[in-house]
Amino acid sequence: MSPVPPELSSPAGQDKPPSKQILVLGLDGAGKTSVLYSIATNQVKRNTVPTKGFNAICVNKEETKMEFLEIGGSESLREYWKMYMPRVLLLIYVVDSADHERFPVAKKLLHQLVQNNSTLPVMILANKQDLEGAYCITDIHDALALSEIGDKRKMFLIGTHVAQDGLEISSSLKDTQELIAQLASETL
Ligand SMILES: Nc1nc2c(ncn2[C@@H]2O[C@H](COP(=O)(O)OP(=O)(O)OP(=O)(O)O)[C@@H](O)[C@H]2O)c(=O)[nH]1
Ligand SMILES: [Mg+2]
Repeated sequence: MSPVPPELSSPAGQDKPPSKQILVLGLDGAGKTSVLYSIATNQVKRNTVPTKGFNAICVNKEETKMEFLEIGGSESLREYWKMYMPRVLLLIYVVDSADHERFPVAKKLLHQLVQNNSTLPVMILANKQDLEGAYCITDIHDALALSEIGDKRKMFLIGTHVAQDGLEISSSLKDTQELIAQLASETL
């Protein structure tokens, strides 16, 4: 794996600024790849393989071109997250709603990511709402201390789940898809 995808290593002489992206971050196993697949294809396929580097997907919806970039959430890849923050248009932060133990680390990393950008829109997906032990939205709001993240930015907290393979895309992910397209068209 090359740790740096091509967009960050523009060849000499090409000064075109890299395009802004929708970053999809969150701890390993939160469901980033699975969510992204549903949003991009309107089909459901729960992912089975951890992302070992980057996962870039381009989605065209009506007039809006959206470039999603997932960076894997394993510890060794988290150091790359901040490299992509300067040109991010929207941060989508995915958490596993049933992973109670790792909420403190998920919170810490989220706060670090947004601390220097008080107006960046943030969308938090409280994923795996289908699991029995899933925290509800209010608990997740508290566990991630979202009230401390700032009141100047647009912030969304949405409960989602990726349906099982072969089923229809969940309504929560449909709504998420619409909202992302709307935000991207407003912000671009
Ligand atoms: N029950 C349930 N399982 C899910 C859901 N979303 C994803 N999964 C499962 O959770 C595991 C991790 O999903 P991924 O999409 O690979 O997670 P990721 O955030 O991309 O993980 P990394 O790439 O390692 O950072 C897989 O076994 C998925 O099938 C969900 O909403 N509910
Ligand atoms: Mg992944």
